[in-house]
Amino acid sequence: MQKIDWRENRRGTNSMRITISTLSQISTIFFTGKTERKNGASSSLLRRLKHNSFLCNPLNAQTRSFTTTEGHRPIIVHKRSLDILHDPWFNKGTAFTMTERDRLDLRGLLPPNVMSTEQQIKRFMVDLKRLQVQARDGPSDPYALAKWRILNRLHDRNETMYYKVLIANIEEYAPIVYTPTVGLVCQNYSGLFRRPRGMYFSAEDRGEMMSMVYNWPADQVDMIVVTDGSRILGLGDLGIQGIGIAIGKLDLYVAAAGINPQRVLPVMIDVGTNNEKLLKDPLYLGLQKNRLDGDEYLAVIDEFMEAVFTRWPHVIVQFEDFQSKWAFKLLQRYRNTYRMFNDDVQGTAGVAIAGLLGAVRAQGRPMIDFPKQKIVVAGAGSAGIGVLNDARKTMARMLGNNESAFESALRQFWVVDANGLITDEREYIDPEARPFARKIKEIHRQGLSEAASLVEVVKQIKPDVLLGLSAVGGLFSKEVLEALKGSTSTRPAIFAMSNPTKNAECTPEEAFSIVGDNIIFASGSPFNDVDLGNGHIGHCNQGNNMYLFPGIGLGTLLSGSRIISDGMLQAAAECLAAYMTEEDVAKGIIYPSISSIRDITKQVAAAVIKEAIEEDLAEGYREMDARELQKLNEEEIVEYVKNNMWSPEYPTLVYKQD
Ligand SMILES: NC(=O)C1=CN([C@@H]2O[C@H](COP(=O)(O)OP(=O)(O)OC[C@H]3O[C@@H](n4cnc5c(N)ncnc54)[C@H](O)[C@@H]3O)[C@@H](O)[C@H]2O)C=CC1
Ligand SMILES: CC(=O)C(=O)O
Ligand SMILES: [Mg+2]
Repeated sequence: MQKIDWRENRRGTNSMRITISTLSQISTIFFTGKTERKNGASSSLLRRLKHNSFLCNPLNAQTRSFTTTEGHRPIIVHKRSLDILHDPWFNKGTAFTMTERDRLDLRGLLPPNVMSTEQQIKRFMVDLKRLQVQARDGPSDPYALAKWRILNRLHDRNETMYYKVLIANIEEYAPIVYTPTVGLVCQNYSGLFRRPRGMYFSAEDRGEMMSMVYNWPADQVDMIVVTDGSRILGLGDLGIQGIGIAIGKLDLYVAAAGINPQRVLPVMIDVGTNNEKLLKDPLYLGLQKNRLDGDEYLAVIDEFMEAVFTRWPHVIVQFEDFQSKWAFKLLQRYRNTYRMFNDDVQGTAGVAIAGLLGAVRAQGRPMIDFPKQKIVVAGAGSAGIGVLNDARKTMARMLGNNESAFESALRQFWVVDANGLITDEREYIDPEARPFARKIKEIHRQGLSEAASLVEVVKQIKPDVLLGLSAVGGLFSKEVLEALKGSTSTRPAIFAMSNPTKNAECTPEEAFSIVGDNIIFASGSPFNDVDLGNGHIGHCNQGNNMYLFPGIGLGTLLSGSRIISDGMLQAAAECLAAYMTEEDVAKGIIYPSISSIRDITKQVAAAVIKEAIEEDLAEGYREMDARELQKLNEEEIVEYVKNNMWSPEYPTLVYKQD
């Protein structure tokens, strides 16, 4: 039996640190039941430890830890020495205390000066900020990439510090780890690749995936973001290089939703690529053959799903950036069997609905007026159709939720794709887009015809909303924006949602300067607000699914729901819409600032859990079983979410032999 020396160190009101020294092996720790002070440990500390049943069972020692307060969980590790320094999950670099250096055989492997986290971050930021002045002035890809490299290197060596930097500066660095820079990273991935991150399953791995999943070191995985690289942002088929988008999305899961970084897994499914450049590139890291299709393709994805759900039955899988052709099919195929969702179809739809409702409020009208909005959508891919389906359902619900409401809602949309306005006269229409094809007679009455151009449609329809998910930069040209000046709305809304920045259908400067100061503007990638003069600001909202997917994932995880229902997704969207105050929307602010993403994600997760409980889908999570969940009121659900969000604090590490 080992002797343990407890020391309590209070920092602030709710933080407590326990140092365990002279400890080389722990198998079991038990309490005698005495509550008097022991070697410096107060009776309250002992009570809390008992309450949290600190029990290191050799069978589950790797994942089992005890919680004294949020963020201070001593962790049992099975490594020492350089292995710890090379493990980004546990590494603290120069912040290892002398006691820990002794305990983990780190003495002599680090410079002697022990740094605080704050000092570490200061030192790191000096390096990062050196690129600041130049990068701020405008789009300067080399600087953005250099920043990504610096951040990525930190990610590779010390995850806690990486997420501390990211969370504290989310507004500044989300555009680096996420859109737009992540697009550039994916385009250049072969050159940027240093250390692998995540897992790669290829068409060559058929029959092996069930065993391959055990190569991942974590016994618990909560979130997987998977892509097949076929449509990365609006950049097309980037093959294996698309892994960058899965990594970027998971960065937001950690930073915004507080998912423990040890329990996230980015996945690339390499079924080949149809990108000619990559097929010929000698440096390309993926399979250099054309994409699998049909049943062969499905067999690979099926095998992957079966493998990950066999090893981690409670995992949630987010499908990301699959070409539309597969996005809908895979969603239908898996959504009633697995805990999965498609972010581009479902996450984007929720964010767009929240923004569209915000735009109605910004006109000084009640949300219930939404079914009166005339909406022109440019782009009928996974994102555009996802938004259209959701907007139609939302209108139908407001109109009475019956069949005729569902039908009449269709009259509010005009959909333009690469071939122009979609009508029922068109020879081939994608089945997903078919319901939105306008009747040709009706369209003729509106002065339009099959394949009418976007500018003609805008001129004739005078829409309240012009929404772009086309991946065509500049599609909302001067002509189109001039036409929108004829809108019958008191406050026309422009959603230029395509990513990355260069694919935005227009910039906020173009929109405000051409259409007028009174518009509502949102873009998928971040732009600066526009100075309208006379002290007025044209607000540029970021209409991006990042406001919803982290909360959808976290809420699903903590509810323990086996599927992600339409109701849960709707609750997420409604929560986002309700987050904005009347004052905000009056100013044209329809989405929250990204700096509050952790708070909005917490609220969204709580809304998802509440809905899962109401739909009787919530099976619970860890000690919070279904019955306990049902007893929680709204505030308690929010508290429950908050208490389960990981924060980047260095835990105390305790070594135990395997
Ligand atoms: N802001 C956000 O949160 C999100 C933005 N997106 C962005 O949406 C864009 C589209 O994504 P997907 O729908 O998956 O792509 P997709 O490739 O499936 O669809 C693109 C659609 O745009 C249409 N299109 C092409 N040229 C056009 C033109 N000149 N005029 C009108 N339509 C045209 C195509 O016919 C197709 O229907 C991408 O740039 C992506 O980054 C996607 C998901 C979320
Ligand atoms: C934001 C996102 O998911 C996309 O552009 O695909
Ligand atoms: Mg996407």
